Amino acid sequence: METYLVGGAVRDRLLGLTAGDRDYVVVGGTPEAMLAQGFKPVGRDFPVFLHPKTGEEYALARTERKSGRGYRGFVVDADPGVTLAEDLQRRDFTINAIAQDDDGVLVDPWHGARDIEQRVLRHVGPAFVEDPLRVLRAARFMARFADLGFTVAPETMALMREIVASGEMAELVPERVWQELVRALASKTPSAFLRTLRDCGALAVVLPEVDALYGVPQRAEYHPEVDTGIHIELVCDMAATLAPGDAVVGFAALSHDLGKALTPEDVLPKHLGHEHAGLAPLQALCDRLKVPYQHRDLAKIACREHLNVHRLFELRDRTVHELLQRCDGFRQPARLAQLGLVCESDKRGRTGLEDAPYPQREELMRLLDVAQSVRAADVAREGLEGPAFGEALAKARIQAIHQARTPA
Ligand SMILES: Nc1ccn([C@@H]2O[C@H](COP(=O)(O)OP(=O)(O)OP(=O)(O)O)[C@@H](O)[C@H]2O)c(=O)n1
Repeated sequence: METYLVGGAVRDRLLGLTAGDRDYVVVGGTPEAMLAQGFKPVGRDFPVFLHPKTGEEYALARTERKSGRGYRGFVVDADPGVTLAEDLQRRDFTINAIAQDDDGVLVDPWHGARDIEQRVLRHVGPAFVEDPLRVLRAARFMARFADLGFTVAPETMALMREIVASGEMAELVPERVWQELVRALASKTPSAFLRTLRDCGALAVVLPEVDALYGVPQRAEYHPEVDTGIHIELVCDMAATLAPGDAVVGFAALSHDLGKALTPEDVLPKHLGHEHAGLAPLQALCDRLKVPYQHRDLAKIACREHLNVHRLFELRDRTVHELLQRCDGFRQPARLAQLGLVCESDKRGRTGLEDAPYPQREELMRLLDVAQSVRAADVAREGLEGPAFGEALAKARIQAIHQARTPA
């Protein structure tokens, strides 16, 4: 019985990165032998076993059959007659189709190690097209490995375009699309995800609201060559820098300007009203991809309020208080902090402004702190109740905000 480490863990090792989940393939084993060693069987249909101590997955000598729309895109069959090479052949990319035995020796029939060295994302074989999710996976790997200089092999890009043209992308279940999007937004370079999807035409299918931003001009003083789509790429990358791994911030960064496609610069100067116009496409996107509440909520607030945060120093005291209330800052200060990160990413994610200071973020949290220090108990002592109490509390908080504000 031989055990091989396979898939992403081998790839990450060869890239010198910390490997995530480890998956193994056991060649020449039997279910009985696995059970005798204490492995726990999982799944009714597949011969997959969990290591008794580490909980890692061990798939018995197997083959992979057509993916259909299975959860992970492919399934395994017990088939002792199938070689490890055949297993690897069904995988998506050469860099993911490498196995490594206990002695560190690679089984690499598709030259994945060479592609890792040359930083090329290349599909393994024609089976690539069996799962349209692989288009999104390609884009996600490009986002994750962008700083290593990966490119998509031209022949792989051609297949990705074929998949998009076949219309199959539209049939992907929303949860799978969201899963890839969220992982891309939590990666170091989300812009590479968007660019790769745009290159093969998939962005218009999975994120048409974002695709619509490309070609929409920005205000000339931002940067004449940066349209709104590219601006969003820059904002997402900045968000990934300021809030690494936080896909809630990432999703709000991605979607805060959707309204700009509906309020073009040449029709309405400065995209007037885009913060409200963006709410409808945002809702459509969230409903379609079944975006979780947490991501949806911050995105909605960021869309509606980002201009107010940018203008924080010019707002009236009462408006600042209302802003804190509308963002539910009093109950959820952590979310207000995330809003500050999205707004800072928006401001700094414009070419040439990467180092621009953004004092609004700190001021926002400071004013929340000040307003929160006005204790309801102090106001209650005055014997007020109901709306009168609410008004008195708001007044006391606005007063506190007034005294604490940094002059514009
Ligand atoms: N649609 C898919 C999904 C997965 N795989 C294969 O299954 C392995 C494990 O998949 P997964 O855990 O989703 O991805 P990883 O490659 O491990 O990447 P990550 O480190 O991001 O989890 C991949 O390496 C790949 O060989 C595939 O060929 N096609």
